[in-house]
Amino acid sequence: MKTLRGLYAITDSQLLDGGRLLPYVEAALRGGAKLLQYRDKSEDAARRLRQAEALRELCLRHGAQLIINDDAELAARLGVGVHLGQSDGSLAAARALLGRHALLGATCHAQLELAEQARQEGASYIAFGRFFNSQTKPGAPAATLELLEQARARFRLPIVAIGGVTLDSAPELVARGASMVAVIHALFAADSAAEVERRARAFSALFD
Ligand SMILES: Cc1ncc(COP(=O)(O)OP(=O)(O)O)c(N)n1
Ligand SMILES: Cc1nc(C(=O)O)sc1CCOP(=O)(O)O
Ligand SMILES: [Mg+2]
Repeated sequence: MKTLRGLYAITDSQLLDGGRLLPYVEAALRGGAKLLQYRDKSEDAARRLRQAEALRELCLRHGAQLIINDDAELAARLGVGVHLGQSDGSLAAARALLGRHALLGATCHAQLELAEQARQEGASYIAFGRFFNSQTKPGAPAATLELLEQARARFRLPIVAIGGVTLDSAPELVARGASMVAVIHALFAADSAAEVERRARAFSALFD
């Protein structure tokens, strides 16, 4: 299995509308993103399947891994990973459905106990956040840099830091133990694919 370390890009259906999804994601992958999460809260199952298939192809071409947000069944259908939050269903059931090699991510907010439970249920990585003000998800519970250090000391699993991460704030997260930074706005709220690629390269360089 590939090491989980580096930039974790997450899509957003509002930021990436109007035909920008594929070119912007490809730019992030060219810039070195290692994981890509397809996060689309719409009920349009046909569109979700079509877009996720296209993203799987892009990830394959660029040596990245695709994760589906919330939907273990879609992940199983595509043979990719899944990220589950606290109200998105059982991690253990997703592990049973997807098999032992699939990537399985878990939202742990700011609670080490949730991370311990996720570890026991077979998570591949544990995600903490939000660390900073997030334009994408302003209401998410807040996590601290101290919590990140405690998690690093306690768990051997890769740790993902999420929530308002920018090129300015990411170095501190990496210094305190984040294996990956998960980013939406500071990566994809850009005027061009070239700018997304530049930002992705800068995030990726933090892990060299
Ligand atoms: C890497 C990563 N970490 C946390 C989340 C948040 O998941 P969740 O709490 O289920 O919230 P939604 O993303 O579903 O709104 C995530 N998606 N990815
Ligand atoms: C999807 C999500 N989950 C979070 C959590 O804290 O669990 S914060 C968040 C949004 C991340 O987007 P941005 O990089 O634009 O802040
Ligand atoms: Mg969720």
